[in-house]
Amino acid sequence: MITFPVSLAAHWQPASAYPHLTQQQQGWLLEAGSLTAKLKRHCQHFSVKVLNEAPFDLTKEQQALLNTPLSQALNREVLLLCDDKPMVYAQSWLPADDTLKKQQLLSMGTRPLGDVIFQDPSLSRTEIEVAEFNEQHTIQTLLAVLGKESKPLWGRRSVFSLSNAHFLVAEVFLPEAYIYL
Ligand SMILES: C=C(O[C@@H]1C=C(C(=O)O)C=C[C@H]1O)C(=O)O
Repeated sequence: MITFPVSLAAHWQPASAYPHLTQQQQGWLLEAGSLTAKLKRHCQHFSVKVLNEAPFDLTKEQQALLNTPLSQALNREVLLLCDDKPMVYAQSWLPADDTLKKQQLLSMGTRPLGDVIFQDPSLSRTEIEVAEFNEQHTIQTLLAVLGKESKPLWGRRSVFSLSNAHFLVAEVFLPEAYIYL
């Protein structure tokens, strides 16, 4: 049984807090470009499965994290699949901002956010934060739904900015992801 949105509450830290990351882990966790594009380079067929998309009210903490006065946002949860294998669970908080509406980011469906936002030269992102999700974390309920054994998972998040619109993207690497190879 899974409840959306899946909580990604974790001890998010800069990657410098993990001095022993392998090259492979750094390569995926700290990819500054589009994760979509990186995954596409590793597989024949890339796809997005939308798990849940729902409006929600941002808490004061979430507004501060997003550096936005807006209170309404869309919570978008997807799986990114390579050759039909789930590689990444992604959760994005998209405030109901005109810039994001104009960029169609609030109605992407199965188009990956990365295919749109990285086309915009004004795009910037905050320093990527990293977290570990142990076998007791709520995210493991997603593994059960996917028929996967629980295992410790790596995640990353950052806040993107397009002009003056800010949105958070968090990604958790699922057991078959290349980061664990
Ligand atoms: C931000 C990107 O977009 C990807 C696609 C997402 C989506 O469609 O919801 C969410 C997270 C990302 O992994 C990216 O490609 O880096």
